[in-house]
Amino acid sequence: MAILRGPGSTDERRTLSERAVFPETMDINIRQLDPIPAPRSFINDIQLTDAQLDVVAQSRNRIRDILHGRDSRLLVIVGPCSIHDPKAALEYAHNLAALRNQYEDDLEIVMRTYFEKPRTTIGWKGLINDPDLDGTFNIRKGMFLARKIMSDVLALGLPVATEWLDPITPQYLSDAVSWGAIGARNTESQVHRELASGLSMPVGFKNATDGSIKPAADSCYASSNEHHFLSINLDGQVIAAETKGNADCHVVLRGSSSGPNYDEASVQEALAQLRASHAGSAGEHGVVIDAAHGNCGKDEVVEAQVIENIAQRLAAGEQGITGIMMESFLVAGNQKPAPLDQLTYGQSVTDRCVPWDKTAQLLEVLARSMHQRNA
Ligand SMILES: O=C[C@H](O)[C@H](O)COP(=O)(O)O
Ligand SMILES: C=C(OP(=O)(O)O)C(=O)O
Repeated sequence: MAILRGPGSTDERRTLSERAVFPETMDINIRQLDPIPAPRSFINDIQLTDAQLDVVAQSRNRIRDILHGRDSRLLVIVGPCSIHDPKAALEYAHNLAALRNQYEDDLEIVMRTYFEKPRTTIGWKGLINDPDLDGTFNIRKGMFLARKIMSDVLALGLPVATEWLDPITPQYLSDAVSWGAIGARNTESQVHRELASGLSMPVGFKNATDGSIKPAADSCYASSNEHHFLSINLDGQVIAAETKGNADCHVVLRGSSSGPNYDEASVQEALAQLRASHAGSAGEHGVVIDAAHGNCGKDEVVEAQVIENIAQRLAAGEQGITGIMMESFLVAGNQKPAPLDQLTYGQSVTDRCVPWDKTAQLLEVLARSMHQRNA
């Protein structure tokens, strides 16, 4: 009779074959393995309507057109650094949806709905990982909330963008997403390149945290090719995935610890590197600039100045910038993560954000600049 003991135990009654079935050489540092339902269960529970799927499909196409130079508008990815409160996220989405409609001739506005946070060392890793912000790590609840929030935002006619961090998460959410990012800390990761090669939406690779562009440019090329790798399907079975390659990968300039890279010379330098590295064809037409992170030293006042600077350059006719990213929420600044009842409503629990009123002004400035450039 098999004696079911946890890995690492030394039960002398176990036979050799039982040792092979429950090898004590495995799972030594695992405390718990807690099953959660497969992606299909979440997709069935929170089904996207035809109207929501149309928002995703149409927005992806518009973004592709912008990235490939067939649409002269500006892609604008704007929203909180991370979402921690569904109510505040939806209030923000209501505000933004109105401006998306108002500026649709000049801007393709997509809301940042970021649920996975890559940390430099340790810290709160986002709503999916710890939705109650209290260290209880209810990932099942977090995944449900993430999908629900995306669905609610889409119901307003507002498309969503997110960072893909865990390679399994896209199976739960990707039908809802119009633009994906691979962050600076993962931009050289083969796993993320493989993932991007099979994703159904355009994907932006950030420059690396040290400022180097080449890893991101190489990623665009690598992800435009087919790949074969291990993954899971919608029923949670382990599968060997075979991808076609993603023709819509591009570089996002986000600055670095040694300074910004949003100026014209840096953009031209990045474009030259993209051409030299045979980056994905989306990269030939331009870059997206993230005004947050290393481009503003995580200071939202500077972030707004960066957007104003780029808007002036766009109005003056500068080419090579296809999109812009901004971290913005209802309230300025940030606060330490804590359970919801201890937090200031509408304020970021990760990086500092531009407040809503300033965001609205900046979107108007960007729309005017694009109008002028394209007139
Ligand atoms: O976008 C958010 C942060 O910049 C990113 O998660 C890293 O944050 P950290 O350096 O505080 O860990
Ligand atoms: C973590 C982010 O960015 P980066 O990878 O550029 O640090 C982000 O955009 O939330």
